[in-house]
Amino acid sequence: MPRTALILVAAGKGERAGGDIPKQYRLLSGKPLLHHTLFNLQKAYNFDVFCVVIRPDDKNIRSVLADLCLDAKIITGGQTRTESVRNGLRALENSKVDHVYIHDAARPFVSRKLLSGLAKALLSSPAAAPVLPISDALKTLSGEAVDREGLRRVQTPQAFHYSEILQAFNALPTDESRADDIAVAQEKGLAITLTQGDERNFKLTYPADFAKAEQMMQTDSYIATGSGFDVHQFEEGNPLWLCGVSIDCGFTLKGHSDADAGLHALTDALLGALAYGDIGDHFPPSDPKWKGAASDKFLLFALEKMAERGGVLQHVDVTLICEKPKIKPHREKMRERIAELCQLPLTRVSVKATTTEKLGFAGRGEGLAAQAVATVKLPL
Ligand SMILES: Nc1ccn([C@@H]2O[C@H](COP(=O)(O)OP(=O)(O)OP(=O)(O)O)[C@@H](O)[C@H]2O)c(=O)n1
Ligand SMILES: C[C@](O)(CO)[C@H](O)COP(=O)(O)O
Repeated sequence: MPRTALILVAAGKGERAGGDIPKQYRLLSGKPLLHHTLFNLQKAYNFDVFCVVIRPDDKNIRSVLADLCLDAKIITGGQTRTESVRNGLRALENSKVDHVYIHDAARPFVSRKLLSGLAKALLSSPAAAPVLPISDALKTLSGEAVDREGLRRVQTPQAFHYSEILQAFNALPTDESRADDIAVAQEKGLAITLTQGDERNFKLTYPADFAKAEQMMQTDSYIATGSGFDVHQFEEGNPLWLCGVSIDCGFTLKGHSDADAGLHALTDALLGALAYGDIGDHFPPSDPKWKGAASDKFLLFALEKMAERGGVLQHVDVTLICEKPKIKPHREKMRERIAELCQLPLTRVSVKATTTEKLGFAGRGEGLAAQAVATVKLPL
């Protein structure tokens, strides 16, 4: 198997797209455009090395990579796309790479099919690029008809045998740029294989492209609602942990971990939305490893699984059912802690409390119950 690298160029200004920030960081479906592109690339192909080429003032790349649990080389780009690609290619010189795929951060809808077409082409060709036919009539600005039969629109990723494309970029005068990477390859005499492009793999260039991409993401995703429920008995001790907050009330909750019923219910709600079992499957009470464990670990595990599936948490709602302790004095702190753990704005985190009118185990003050609902947007 050839050792394969991906260079993602994300060092542009995004001027044609408008807005206050470079387009690669504009939010689509709650995540930066760059996140979606990297997520889809990870899903579509098993690259050995990732290299992301960024602007010198980029402060956000590390959090995007952390969110995706992706280890990538981070390289600074140049004034033109060509210069950015060259910097990426040179950064791979010691990575023992056979093949390299060069992709625009601005094309989030890259697919497995498109990438496997390129991989197949590289078996017999040093360079390959996906193309599409033109369906509109073509005219020059003076109105003369242009024959569209021999013309194609070229997309990225464009894929190459690494040493050959590196030589081609090294041979190009440093102050010159080209529209794409196959143009550089052609100048060096490399044969190009054209593969099947994909209409969905369009480049977000103008403001209206963001509305179109948002709509495509809506139809490519579904909303999952998960619910969770947990009960713990009171016992002697102090403090009591609830929704990630320590309450100094002179009694505590009995359990194998810290017995935080609020976070347990929330963890189960998230796992429910992912249809990924329950907290007991992943953290069995029989395992001494979890004795006294802080329950934020369990919640962070479920959040990580959600991120791996490309999920985006929309909202959580926790209800605590107890006569004691009084929840109201701690409620805002609980919301803040959950918001922090889930990286949600406070307006998307609800914590409520109720009694059971002295009925049942909660009414008798023997313990408390918690239930939670989590709403998650997931790719189809
Ligand atoms: N100096 C540059 C210019 C562009 N790009 C990247 O090349 C891709 C395709 O370029 P384009 O759509 O033209 O992006 P921008 O240059 O950012 O857009 P604009 O020309 O509107 O400013 C983008 O992912 C962009 O970030 C880059 O890495 N370095
Ligand atoms: C590389 C490219 O996406 C291939 O279609 C395109 O040439 C980039 O052009 P831009 O003017 O930098 O957007």
